[in-house]
Amino acid sequence: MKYNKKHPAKILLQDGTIFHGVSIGKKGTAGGEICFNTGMTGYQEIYTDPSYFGQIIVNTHSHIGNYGTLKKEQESGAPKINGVIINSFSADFSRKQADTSLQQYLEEAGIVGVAEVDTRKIVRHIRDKGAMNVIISSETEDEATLKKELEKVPKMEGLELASKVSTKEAYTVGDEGGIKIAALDLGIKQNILNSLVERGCHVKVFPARTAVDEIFGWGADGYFISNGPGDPAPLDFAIDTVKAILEKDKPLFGICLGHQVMALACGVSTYKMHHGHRGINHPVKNLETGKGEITSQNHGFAVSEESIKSSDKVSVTHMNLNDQTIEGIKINGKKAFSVQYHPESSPGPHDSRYLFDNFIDLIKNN
Ligand SMILES: NC(=O)CC[C@H](N)C(=O)O
Repeated sequence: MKYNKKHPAKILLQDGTIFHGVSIGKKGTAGGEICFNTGMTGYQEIYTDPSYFGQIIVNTHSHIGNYGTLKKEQESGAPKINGVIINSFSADFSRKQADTSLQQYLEEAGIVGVAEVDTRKIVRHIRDKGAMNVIISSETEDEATLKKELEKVPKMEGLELASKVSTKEAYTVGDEGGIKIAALDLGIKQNILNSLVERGCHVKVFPARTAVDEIFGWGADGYFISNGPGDPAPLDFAIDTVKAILEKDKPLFGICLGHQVMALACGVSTYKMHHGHRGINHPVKNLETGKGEITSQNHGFAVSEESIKSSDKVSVTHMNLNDQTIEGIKINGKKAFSVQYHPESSPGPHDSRYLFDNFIDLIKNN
């Protein structure tokens, strides 16, 4: 279980660039789309967010692991990432409440990692060249072998991953008698459920491919479409569910992947971003109130500005102040709205939690 600083590890990017580091977590080989998160805290929440399924995370904060891990800070049952790249890794932790070290946690979860990497250089590289696949290994340094493994990693564009992380069986949270929310699980984060339950909701979480009639059969007061991994475009089953909910004109709220699916259901397209938004300090403007929010974000796809301009079904409600991309929409004439960012945060600031209150108000006024 001891952290062996001496064991070398290698990183091979799709464009042939190589970085060297040392092995952390499990010894092995792992591939996925490389992406970076700029949050200074919240590594455990990031690793367990199902939206990162199939990706290799670079934590840009230089020091990771120093506060260990704590079971109750999981956003799902276990880490969902394929691997991790870190600068200065701490196998020791100083938080009294922590259950275990990050080294033990990653090892037990079977997550391969590389530390002592110049993460600033990697981030600049991705920022210049854009999102790409990567293979990381503490098993072999042989380039031909790594290249072969890298070729097996699927391209993120067009990839349907939501059904892979969705619950197999429907389940409920919150007290019976509360506001009934039917949530379509495309990779839902625990703090979304907590945010609804804290507001008096009784939530039934449905597997991604549940037939819409079965969902309607539960008789919910409001509907929710969750965050999740992969490309939203191939999610026909979820797009059809949203269309049916909109037809019945029920209160509907979507977050991140759910937001993208809602846009697609209204005929607005999505696209793969250059390298995405992942961090906990992204500024967003609420165009209806004029107020700014500092938000938690994790997405590599976005709703197309061009496509929305020619739509009479959808209006933009929130805009990113860094790059003017679309951060929130409402469906014209319906009780439906969604945001690209994460109002439940975890990790991140609480500026956007009002959106859960807005959803509850929408249901109460219905
Ligand atoms: N957090 C999410 O729901 C991410 C949505 C989608 N997988 C994206 O990368 O854009």
